[in-house]
Amino acid sequence: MANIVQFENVGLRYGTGPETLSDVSFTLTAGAFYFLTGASGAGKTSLLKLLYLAQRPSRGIIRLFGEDAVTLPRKRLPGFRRRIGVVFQDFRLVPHLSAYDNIALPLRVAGIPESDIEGPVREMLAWVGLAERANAKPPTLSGGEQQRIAIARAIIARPEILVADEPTGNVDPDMAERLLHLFGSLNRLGTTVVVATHDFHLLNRIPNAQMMRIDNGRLSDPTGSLRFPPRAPDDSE
Ligand SMILES: Nc1ncnc2c1ncn2[C@@H]1O[C@H](COP(=O)(O)OP(=O)(O)OP(=O)(O)O)[C@@H](O)[C@H]1O
Repeated sequence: MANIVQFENVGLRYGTGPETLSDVSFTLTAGAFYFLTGASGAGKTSLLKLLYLAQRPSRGIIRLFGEDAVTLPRKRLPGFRRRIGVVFQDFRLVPHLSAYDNIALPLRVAGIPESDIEGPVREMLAWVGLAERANAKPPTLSGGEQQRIAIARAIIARPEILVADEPTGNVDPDMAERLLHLFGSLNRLGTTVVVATHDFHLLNRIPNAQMMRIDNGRLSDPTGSLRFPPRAPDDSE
């Protein structure tokens, strides 16, 4: 399997402050499932922002889909970003749009004709168990329901990578299990999944998940599998 993400000695500094991330090096294999753990303030969200191209590193190399993402021309950014679905910590749903229209947003932005949008949106609503709430606006939905709309929106355009920042932070344990089950199903369909979480109970729910741990802006890789991922026999890279 190919390397879909590669970080080499990446550092991130906000303004003139100290480095928030230092010497971060790892490789993600296409189709794998990763948990990113670490204490509050350790740098999880910052690392994810680099991954979904919302932030440029202060130093180091980031390769995404086999290309240098740091020097990527600005006009190619939207195309790259479309290949990465993001579930934000605070959902970021558009409050005055219905659940249906929130989920449809990425397809509309990509210029997909309206006639090709309804089928996939209805399918996503059913997949996250919210077919009956298509017309509801986010403020009238529970935290878990909003989270599922955010997940549906993140994956409707079939991204190659799904990044989720504390997706279970606002839901009860049953809902956390259900959300993780959705991520597991998506991963089995071939999507590379990266989930940042504080919730250690979740870590053994995905049997083959790999662990990334961040402490004070430094990534630890106890098994070495991030730096030297196992290669499949047919791996030609
Ligand atoms: N835009 C910013 N400007 C300046 N400092 C920032 C910015 N974003 C994050 N930081 C700082 O970087 C450090 C890491 O923050 P980050 O949000 O990446 O941690 P985290 O591990 O995701 O924390 P949490 O689990 O609480 O979400 C913190 O000290 C934070 O204050």
